[in-house]
Amino acid sequence: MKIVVSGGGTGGHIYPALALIREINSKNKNNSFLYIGTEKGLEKDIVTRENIPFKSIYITGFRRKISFENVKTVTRFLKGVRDSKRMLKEFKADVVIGTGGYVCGPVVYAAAKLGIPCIVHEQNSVPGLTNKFLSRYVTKIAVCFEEAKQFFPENKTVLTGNPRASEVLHFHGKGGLKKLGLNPAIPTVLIFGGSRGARAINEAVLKVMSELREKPYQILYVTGEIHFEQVAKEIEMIGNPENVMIKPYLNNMPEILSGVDLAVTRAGATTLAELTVLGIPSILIPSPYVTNNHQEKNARSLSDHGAAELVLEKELTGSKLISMIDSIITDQKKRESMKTAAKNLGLPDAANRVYSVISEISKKN
Ligand SMILES: CC(=O)N[C@H]1[C@@H](OP(=O)(O)OP(=O)(O)OC[C@H]2O[C@@H](n3ccc(=O)[nH]c3=O)[C@H](O)[C@@H]2O)O[C@H](CO)[C@@H](O)[C@@H]1O
Repeated sequence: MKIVVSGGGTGGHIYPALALIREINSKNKNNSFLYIGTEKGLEKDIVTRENIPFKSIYITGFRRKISFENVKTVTRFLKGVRDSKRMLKEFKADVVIGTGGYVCGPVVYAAAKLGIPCIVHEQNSVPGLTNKFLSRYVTKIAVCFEEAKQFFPENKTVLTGNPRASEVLHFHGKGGLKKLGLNPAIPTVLIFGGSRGARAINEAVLKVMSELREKPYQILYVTGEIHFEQVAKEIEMIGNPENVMIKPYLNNMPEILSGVDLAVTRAGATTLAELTVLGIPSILIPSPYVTNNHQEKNARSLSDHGAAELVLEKELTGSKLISMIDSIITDQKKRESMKTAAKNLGLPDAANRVYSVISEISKKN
């Protein structure tokens, strides 16, 4: 089968796509893939590193307010559709899968117009503009939360979960932490702000950096590539506690996650799929800067079940964060109950479920 995958901008849309490609390859080696993304998103680096053929189109997102930029976006969209049609025909695509981000708009729309079976994968509990628009044209819509179904046509929508959840389950133990030079014998707290980092989380962590020195746990603190230099400068002044390891980004997140005792993070949907399937307790600080406040809704679907604790960004302070971390790490019973609650929400066979949808709609099997 010739499969085109498109998804981009941030890790939350790219990693599910890569996990799906790996799942398909593990089932049947006789497939070829083409990934269509943009030059500017994280996908170009991440996808080409995996040796997956990559092509790009130029596209920008719509602004919610009326603006002249939107006129330009329509022109870019139409050119993106023409370019995508050309790429899909050249590649002779049998099926097209969009995993989110605005790059999917022209690619999946072009597929639908060419009569190629196509799917969008919606990771969030509330869909973004692109997937809502595409839902009218696609063959199937794969969702990860029951709550997301209500936004899409019933007859096309299937609950699959996020393929990245299945992928992280392949890793076990604390080998990833050891490789980094961390101590596998003490609890590990992983702090990160989604795939791009989050200024608010960084500010809160920096405020209490020196207090962390005294703690009976270690911290793996991931700043996000674009924030790293600034954070490193500030740490130089404060001093880097021995039990805190600071990194700009982790390329081997699945290997790391399996050894983590608590995660402090944004509430991006792919991150949540990973945390639930692995049963990792979390403190979630949803980004308030996303469409329809979907991260808060994502986060509530965990915190309402006792799988996570939720702090709104406007209420986040360093001291609040540190006392929440302490209360989870030092209370074994609480940690266990959060673990179980998280695991109950995970969808471990997500990759296989998406694969079944693809097999069902593709003309060739
Ligand atoms: C600002 C924004 O629009 N964010 C959206 C974006 O977030 P974002 O890209 O941050 O997405 P997620 O938090 O869902 O996923 C991040 C992914 O990057 C990985 N990772 C992260 C840090 C790191 O150092 N290494 C690494 O590999 C995580 O393990 C995870 O697989 O897509 C998500 C999924 O549609 C949405 O829910 C988010 O609202």
